[in-house]
Amino acid sequence: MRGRFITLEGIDGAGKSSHVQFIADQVRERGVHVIDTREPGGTRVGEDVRKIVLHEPMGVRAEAYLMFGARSEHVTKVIEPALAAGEWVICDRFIDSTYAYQCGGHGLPRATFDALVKALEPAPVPDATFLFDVDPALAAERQQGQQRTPDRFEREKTDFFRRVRGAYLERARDEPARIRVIDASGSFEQVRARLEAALAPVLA
Ligand SMILES: Nc1ncnc2c1ncn2[C@@H]1O[C@H](COP(=O)(O)OP(=O)(O)O)[C@@H](O)[C@H]1O
Ligand SMILES: Cc1cn([C@H]2C[C@H](O)[C@@H](COP(=O)(O)OP(=O)(O)O)O2)c(=O)[nH]c1=O
Repeated sequence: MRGRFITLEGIDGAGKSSHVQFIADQVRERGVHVIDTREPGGTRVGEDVRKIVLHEPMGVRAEAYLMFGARSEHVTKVIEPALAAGEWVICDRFIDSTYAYQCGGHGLPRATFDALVKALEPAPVPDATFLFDVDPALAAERQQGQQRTPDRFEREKTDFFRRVRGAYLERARDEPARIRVIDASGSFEQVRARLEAALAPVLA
């Protein structure tokens, strides 16, 4: 029986990474093997690409090609083999991030994005995507606490994240069966409770 593919999405600081392990544990509790991974990254090549694309200045096309290059390795070497073996995959960011950040944020033409998605085929489509939706100002506040130097994207201004958020919500309107919007404002506990409620039917 093929495994299920769950992705987490949202602007930087939405709080999504804080829930990856929780989701993986919920799946494990049902006796299912699960791996958690992330993009850009997930493989040696992907993690090397991550260092470049998060820190080197470049044009939006190069950004998009690098994200899809890393993704190609990730899908063929990690995600698809795990799903085929019946394991579930929890992935922190996937193709929706490219639409939101490169198209919504940096103006990549939609036709270029669609061509990259096509070139990646056959790629697994997530069975469920949890979009952690939050106001960019609140997300920026949450990032304040973080010690490490912000990457190229985290240094963007609020209007960039407004565009990214808008693109995510557009995706969610286009694919309501796949993308569950989680209101990520409020306390950690409140967000966790909303996630649990949205997760229940996916784990059933
Ligand atoms: N609901 C919340 N309220 C306040 N701070 C939060 C909340 N959720 C996460 N955080 C904190 O915000 C920061 C960003 O969280 P993280 O999960 O890394 O976000 P993302 O992966 O979406 O960028 C972390 O310091 C985390 O502890
Ligand atoms: C997967 C992906 C990520 N990104 C961006 C979103 C994030 O700002 C960054 C990945 O960082 P992120 O996943 O937020 O990791 P961390 O929480 O450790 O910073 O890359 C894209 O622009 N396009 C993509 O296709």
